[in-house]
Amino acid sequence: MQVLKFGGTSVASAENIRKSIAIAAKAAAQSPVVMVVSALGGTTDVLIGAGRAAAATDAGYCDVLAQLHERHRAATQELLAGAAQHEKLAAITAQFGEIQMLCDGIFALGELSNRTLDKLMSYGELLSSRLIAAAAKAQGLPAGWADARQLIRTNSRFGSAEVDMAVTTRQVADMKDSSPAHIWVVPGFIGADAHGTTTTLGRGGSDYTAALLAAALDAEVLEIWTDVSGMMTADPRLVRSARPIARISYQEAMELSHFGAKVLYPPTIQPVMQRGIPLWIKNTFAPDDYGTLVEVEPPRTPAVVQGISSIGNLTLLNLEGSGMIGIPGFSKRLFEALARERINVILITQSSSEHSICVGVNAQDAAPAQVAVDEEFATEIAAGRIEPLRPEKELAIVALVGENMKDHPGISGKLFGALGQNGVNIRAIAQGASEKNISTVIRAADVRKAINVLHEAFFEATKKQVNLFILGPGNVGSKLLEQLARQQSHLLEKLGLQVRVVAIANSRHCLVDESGLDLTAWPEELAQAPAQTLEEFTQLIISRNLRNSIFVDVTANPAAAGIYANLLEKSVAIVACNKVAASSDYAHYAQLKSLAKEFNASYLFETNVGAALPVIGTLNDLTRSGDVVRRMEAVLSGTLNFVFNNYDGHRPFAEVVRQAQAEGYTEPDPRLDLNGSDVARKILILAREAGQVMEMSDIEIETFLPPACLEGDVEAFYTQMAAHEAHFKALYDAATAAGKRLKFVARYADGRAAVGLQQVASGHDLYDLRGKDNVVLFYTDRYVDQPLVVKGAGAGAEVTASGVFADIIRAARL
Ligand SMILES: NC(=O)C1=CN([C@@H]2O[C@H](COP(=O)(O)OP(=O)(O)OC[C@H]3O[C@@H](n4cnc5c(N)ncnc54)[C@H](O)[C@@H]3O)[C@@H](O)[C@H]2O)C=CC1
Ligand SMILES: N[C@@H](CC=O)C(=O)O
Repeated sequence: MQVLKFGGTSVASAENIRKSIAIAAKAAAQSPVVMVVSALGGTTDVLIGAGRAAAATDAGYCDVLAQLHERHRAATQELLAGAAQHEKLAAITAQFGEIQMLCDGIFALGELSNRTLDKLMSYGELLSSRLIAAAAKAQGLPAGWADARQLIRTNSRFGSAEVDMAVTTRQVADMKDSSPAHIWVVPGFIGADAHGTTTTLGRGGSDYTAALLAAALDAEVLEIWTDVSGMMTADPRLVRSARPIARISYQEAMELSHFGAKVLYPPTIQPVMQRGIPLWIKNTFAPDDYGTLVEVEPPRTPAVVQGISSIGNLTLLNLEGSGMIGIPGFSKRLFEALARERINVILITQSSSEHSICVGVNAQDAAPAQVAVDEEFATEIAAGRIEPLRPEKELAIVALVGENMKDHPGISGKLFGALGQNGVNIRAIAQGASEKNISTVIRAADVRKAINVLHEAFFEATKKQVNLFILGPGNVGSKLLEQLARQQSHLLEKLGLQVRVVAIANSRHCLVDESGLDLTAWPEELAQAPAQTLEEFTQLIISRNLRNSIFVDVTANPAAAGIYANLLEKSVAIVACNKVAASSDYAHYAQLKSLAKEFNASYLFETNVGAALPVIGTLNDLTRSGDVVRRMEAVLSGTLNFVFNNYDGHRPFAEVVRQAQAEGYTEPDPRLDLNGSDVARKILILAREAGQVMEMSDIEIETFLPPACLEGDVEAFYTQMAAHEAHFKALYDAATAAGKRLKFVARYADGRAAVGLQQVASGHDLYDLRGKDNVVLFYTDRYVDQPLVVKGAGAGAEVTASGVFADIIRAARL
């Protein structure tokens, strides 16, 4: 004997019903089949809606019922022909007549009791099961219909009746003996009490009906046919990469279904588990898929965690007070008070200090729970020994489930680490001693992110999704986007990183696509995209709340640097080639560093000094390993090095500067390069990274520009440089006459730093520096006579973009 249950989607239309019958017929070739069916998908909700409308004296229920009638007629006309069709249509019309009368009664009374609602809802399964039995017979199958109300005996708790298993088993045995059918079609969800009054088993109860019948018949197998290919590692609506679990134990299936894996109604497992009947979850629309086999002892696999589930709509109730410590009976009174109100406790935690007990309940139970508990402890509250109950709302449980978690260290560590790195705050934790389930209570708004992060951590060791928000696709930014587009498959294959650019914004427009922007079409799309302020962009990043989010600042904008703190506090990593933040006042720089630590988010700005050269990384390696930087000598301006390497007194100085700008070496405002302030902020950043508390005002800047060049705008700057050509020629000639080269040098020693133009003699480390190169000489306790040297291209959009790219990868792999 086999029991096959077909859910609402599996019988939602004539076509689906045919598929379900075909599956049952195939099974029946092996042994007799009990086919438990739900109502045609959506029918129960329609019936409830009609009943509630009638109770609210809204006559709209008549139209709703007429539409439902029509749906059943249409399915009948497709499934049956000739006399069978006429007979069934007449029967359906008669049943809709009964439903109409019932609703008219509800309308007249203006009241809908649970008992009447059960009666009303039962029509859904009665209609579908009779139709399916008739359709199976019409196909020549040896099918018969059996009334679940004569099989499933319950008490009279309408709405979620409890089953009398002994009577049910007897009734099922009688029916089995008396029925000649090889395929019985039975309505799910419904039963009857001792007076024969119709009851229901709770939403999802058709699964339960099937499990009860399987247990009563001691069936070989219970198959739950649904619209997904088994129980998944996570809710596929939340996690795209969720996959079916092939084999799982009853305990694990129970935990997962209890915690939200809606593919199985939780009470279903108990009856079959008691008899060791295998339970198979299969997909009606992909019957060849393996599905999930729930059994006593599935084969052991290396998977420690089998699935991740969640339940939302949770409120935590915290009972707290010094009066609880060491006094027995508080928990008992708390749970009794909740039980009196029939409030189901979903999760319990108690601190070992016994100072507080925390329970999780359904949000709708929170208000009555609060009243009940505050009443129970009224005396202690009045005496100040206990605080009034404190509800915390808008929470959810996310749970890891797996029998192998037992005795397997490191699972909780990995769970907390993964959530912590993504700024998901854990409000409470519960883990039973059985270690089959580790439950965390988090903000409901974090559920999607948390489940995805955990799915990646436990099921996708080979893939991590990273979400980028890029501000300022100018010279550097657009090169970065090109590089990202080119390297996407490399990142996935070699580093297991699925890098998605979720948003690109400039000062005018913002382009967003949570599933990842097309990195070839973005320039045209951005031009058409809506406007957005920086504040809105910040809110976008925060509100999307995506896992592994990185804000990439490729602007030179001070306001952009102003949003880092806000983002770090939400565990969004920052990668910046914008130097404003790291060279702003020390307090701000230090705050960002400490926020990054506190919220486990990277704040990376390697390109702030020497573009993609490993300058800050090298310095960090030196200091982290205990070395002390005593002195630094450096050429840190690609622009100035290029200018002094290319200026020879023949081509005007201003023209060479224009070329540096055209080649993408200068700042968006080239005056910052020429007046020395870009170099000053770089040496400031290096001094800070070396451990020095310094401000910009501590750096001596010796400018070589005539003051007139710094008055007015950028065009005036170029005009003035042209007008002062003789000044630049004189600088050049003096150096050449001395057999030296001009270098704009940054020096740091003993907590003091200065930048300025120098004539550098041949043989000096800074002398032979080509093109737009930078060089940094580190003199430390370990590098005393000969410095540690970092040298190479120090400006240019392509190399800078590659440095930003490298920082993105560092942040992603944290
Ligand atoms: N060019 C180079 O060699 C290097 C550049 N950098 C840094 O890279 C950054 C970018 O430089 P470039 O790409 O050359 O500049 P750019 O001027 O070409 O690009 C900057 C982009 O930022 C956008 N932007 C400005 N303010 C904005 C705001 N408030 N909101 C949104 N977008 C805004 C602009 O629309 C533009 O698209 C600068 O901070 C520079 O210091 C760092 C190392 C080397
Ligand atoms: N404008 C800068 C670019 C890198 O920071 C330079 O010229 O070095």
